[in-house]
Amino acid sequence: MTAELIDGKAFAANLRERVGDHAAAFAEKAGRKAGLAVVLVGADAASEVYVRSKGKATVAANMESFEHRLPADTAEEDLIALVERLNADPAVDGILVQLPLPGDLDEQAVIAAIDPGKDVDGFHVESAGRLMVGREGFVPCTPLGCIMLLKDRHGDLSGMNAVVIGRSNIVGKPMAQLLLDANATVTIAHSRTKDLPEVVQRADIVVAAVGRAEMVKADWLKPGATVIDVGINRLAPAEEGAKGRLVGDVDFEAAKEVAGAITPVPGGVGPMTIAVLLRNTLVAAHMHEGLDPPVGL
Ligand SMILES: Nc1nc2c(c(=O)[nH]1)N[C@@H](CN(C=O)c1ccc(C(=O)N[C@@H](CCC(=O)O)C(=O)O)cc1)CN2
Repeated sequence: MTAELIDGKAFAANLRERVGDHAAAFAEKAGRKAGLAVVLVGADAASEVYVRSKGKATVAANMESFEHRLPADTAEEDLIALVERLNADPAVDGILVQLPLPGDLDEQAVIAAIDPGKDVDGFHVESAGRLMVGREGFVPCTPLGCIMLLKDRHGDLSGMNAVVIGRSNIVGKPMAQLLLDANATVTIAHSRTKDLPEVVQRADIVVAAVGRAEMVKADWLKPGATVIDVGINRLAPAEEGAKGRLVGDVDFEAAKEVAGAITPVPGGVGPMTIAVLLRNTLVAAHMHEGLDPPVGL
């Protein structure tokens, strides 16, 4: 069988358009645009691309983009001082510090400085805690994007067996919680999991978020399973000067012959991250103006 492709790129484009419409309505009502501040420290090439894409997508969605670029040798206290200025700025609804941070900068300390009401990345411990206990709060963009794709495909995830491979704070753990909230039966697998292929074999839903190129093999999958590939790994280029091919954590070519549905890389989960970020920023803006958040986003 050949799996159905889950087109995250198209889903994300549609979400961005709907956010843009709601953002235009917000600007009318509030007399200002919603604003997103993105902080980039250093010059990591991939981060540069993501930050540029976020800025463009924000403006295209009728919101204000504020970009702050700092040198790689920025002191932690200076970075935190910038975050605090953004916390106090009424034009800024969402604050995002692009990760990874260079050098010895302590990501947790920097994220902790963000006002939880502007934590549109959902990385603050308060946001993590709120997700864990089922209270309203910002949910990290990538896992929220994944659950949107899963609900779009399956509707009800109740009773499905889901395996999340990877236990990071920004993808694996929140992903598992979202699946649990959707009444799936959830297993979190990781580097110490014994007999990973056997664990994956039981899953109706597999979310791969390990950061290892093509690690999940086709013969691990239950036929018909839905596979969400969060990995973005660049293979070494075949020739000098060329760009290496981008692959996920799943051996896509073989897996698509076994799975029922699968996200490609690129064009699957990745584009959802920025679309959900815009959605979270617009929700934050509504909260800051005392308005009800838009329905159905
Ligand atoms: N503060 C944050 N830092 C990082 C996050 C995040 O959500 N918040 N996530 C990633 C990077 N990221 C956004 O920041 C991101 C990654 C990938 C994509 C994407 O659309 N990928 C494309 C492929 C792009 C390419 O060709 O390289 C795809 O999968 O189709 C968007 C955003 C780490 N840091």
